[in-house]
Amino acid sequence: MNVEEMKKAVAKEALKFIEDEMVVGLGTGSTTAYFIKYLGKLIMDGELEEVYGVPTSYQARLLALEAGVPVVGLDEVDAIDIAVDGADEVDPQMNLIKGRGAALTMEKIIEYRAGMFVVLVDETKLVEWLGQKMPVPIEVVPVAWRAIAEELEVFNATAQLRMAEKKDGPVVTDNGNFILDAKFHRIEDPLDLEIELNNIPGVVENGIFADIADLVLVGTKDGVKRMER
Ligand SMILES: O=C[C@H](O)[C@H](O)[C@H](O)COP(=O)(O)O
Repeated sequence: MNVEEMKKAVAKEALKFIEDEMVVGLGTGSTTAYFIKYLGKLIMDGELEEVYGVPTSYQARLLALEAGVPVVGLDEVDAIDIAVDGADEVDPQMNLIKGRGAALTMEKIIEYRAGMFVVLVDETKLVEWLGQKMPVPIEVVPVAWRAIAEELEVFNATAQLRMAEKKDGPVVTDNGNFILDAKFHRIEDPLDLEIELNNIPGVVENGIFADIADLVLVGTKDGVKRMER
């Protein structure tokens, strides 16, 4: 199995948790894109009824509309039964780094509220400690980016303003903010760092998702494996 096949395998496995009349948080990224596509097919074929998706980004919204998943906003639902999303790193305690796609704020808002949060990754995302491979994306109010980047030096982190690829200048998030990618040496206490980063004025949200995942489906060469609490 190559990485793309692993992503498809975990996306299919996640469908087993979706039942009629569920409100489903729809994550962002290439792995969740498969899940949204497969979910739409089940809905269109009539195998799932009265299922609604709450998108975590414009990307998820567009994919859901294209696939035939009825979309509703967070402020239109009483509760989210389950959320399904990818991740950039997963440590052995199921703490995550997310936000490569700059959607971390809406992802955290929705996944924090979900009755169950299912994470979909291929085995390349597994790390011994958070920060091993990836920086922590931090969404910041635009005018504060430089002050926050300097303040992150206190945490021994080096932060870079994320630049856009098909637009001049910085990446602007779905919420109109900038992203700092902060490289930490080694994150010893993810929950503590998550809280501390959010205490910096001007930080909207950060990409550490500590203690929030209920189940991680890992695509491996030998099939889908599960990490759970
Ligand atoms: O902002 C983006 C998200 O946190 C994604 O869920 C994460 O980057 C994983 O994306 P992918 O499944 O494409 O690796």
